[in-house]
Amino acid sequence: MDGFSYKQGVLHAEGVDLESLAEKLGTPLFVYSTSTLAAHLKSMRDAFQTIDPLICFSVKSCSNLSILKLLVEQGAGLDVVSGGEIYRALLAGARPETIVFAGVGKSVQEITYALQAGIYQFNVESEGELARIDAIAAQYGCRARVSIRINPDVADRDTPQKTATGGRQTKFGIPVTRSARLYAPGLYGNVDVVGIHAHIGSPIHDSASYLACIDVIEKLLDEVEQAGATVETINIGGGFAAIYEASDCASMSLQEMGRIISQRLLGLKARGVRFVIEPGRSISANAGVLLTRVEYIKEGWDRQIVIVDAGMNILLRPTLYGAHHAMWPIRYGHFSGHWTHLSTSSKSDSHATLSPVDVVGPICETGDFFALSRPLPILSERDTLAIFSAGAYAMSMASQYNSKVRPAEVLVIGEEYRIVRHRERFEDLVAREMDAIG
Ligand SMILES: Cc1ncc(COP(=O)(O)O)c(C=O)c1O
Ligand SMILES: N[C@H](CCC[C@H](N)C(=O)O)C(=O)O
Repeated sequence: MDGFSYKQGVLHAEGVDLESLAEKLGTPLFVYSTSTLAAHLKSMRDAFQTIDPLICFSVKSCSNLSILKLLVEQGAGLDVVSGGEIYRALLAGARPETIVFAGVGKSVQEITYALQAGIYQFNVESEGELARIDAIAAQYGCRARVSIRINPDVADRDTPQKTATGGRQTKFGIPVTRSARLYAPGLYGNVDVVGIHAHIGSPIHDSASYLACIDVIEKLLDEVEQAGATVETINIGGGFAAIYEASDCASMSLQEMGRIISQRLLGLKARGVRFVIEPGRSISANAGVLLTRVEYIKEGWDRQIVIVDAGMNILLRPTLYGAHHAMWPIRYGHFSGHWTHLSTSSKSDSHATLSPVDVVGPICETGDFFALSRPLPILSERDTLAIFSAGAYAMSMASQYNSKVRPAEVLVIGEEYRIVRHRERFEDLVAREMDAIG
């Protein structure tokens, strides 16, 4: 459960009234809940407690410095995919030996930066990358610790095609059948190949695909150990699901997933390996909402179109993946309760008050929508909507397309809040171009 509930008709983040907050700080606005972030990290730790993994929060899901700092202070390591994310991780106070670095296209500059920072491990995605890391490590007289990201050819049935990464048709990892020989001791002068990494995509709603992937990992482990190599770490990636709509509450719980996966991995723990997991959305998605105000409501040919002040530049997921995000006005009658109880409560209020609308943004793209034909209570101009589950892959994927400034981010702690990223200004849009116009 997360920290976003209605109290007498007004949505609150923990103890903060979001109607007043939106009034004060303006919209669009991201609001995150500290207690939810901390509780989700703890649930992750509890779910996997028997194997005690290093939990590396996936920075790309939510990269705000204050949020990273909060998670690092609560004991999280970080999973990064770029030099920029390493920079963020270090600023947030992460210890280098808790940082793992994935990504199919690591540049010379990024590898050099990671080596100089002394990160824990590179999750290597190609033989070319291995050779490149080896050469750079030799140049700087250091050693690199590497996990091979295998492509296990495991495709989760329910993961959307664009976010499935474990199948053979995707660009990710090294085919497992080509991986074993990379563990041969002494193959590289300055690289120690010490780990097996896999990440099969996200979101993944039950344990079956993880178990299929672990079967592949175990076979590889057997093969490389028989050939005389030592494997120190096994990293099963992230992908654990979040709640995007009430029906997701019925999916396998994180506790259950963790228990089943850990039980399967326990046998490998006895072989002396340490585990790593890389959760992103399962920690951050439900820890954030996006508040957006209705600018206009217009009658289309055959439907009502609600135009809000946030667009696909701020929350790309519906456009890019057809992703579903629950949304609801932040003031709703006298309703009290968690947002996942809303649809039921509205039916019992009066079904007739719901009417299907398209909720769209101001960006000049047909694909700029948050919901099509979505039944919502009757809205008026200047109403504010909360778009739920917007703590992951929302602000971190936001852009300035159409020269729109990116919104502010606020972190709520109990009855208090802090602005943890200021709303951009027009000057921010052009700052890197000004010197060229003289
Ligand atoms: C290598 C890797 N690890 C972890 C994650 C985190 O996935 P999720 O946010 O679904 O947990 C991703 C997804 O972006 C990833 O590519
Ligand atoms: N890179 C991730 C998927 C990111 C999807 C994210 N951008 C979203 O909005 O859902 C993965 O490999 O599983």
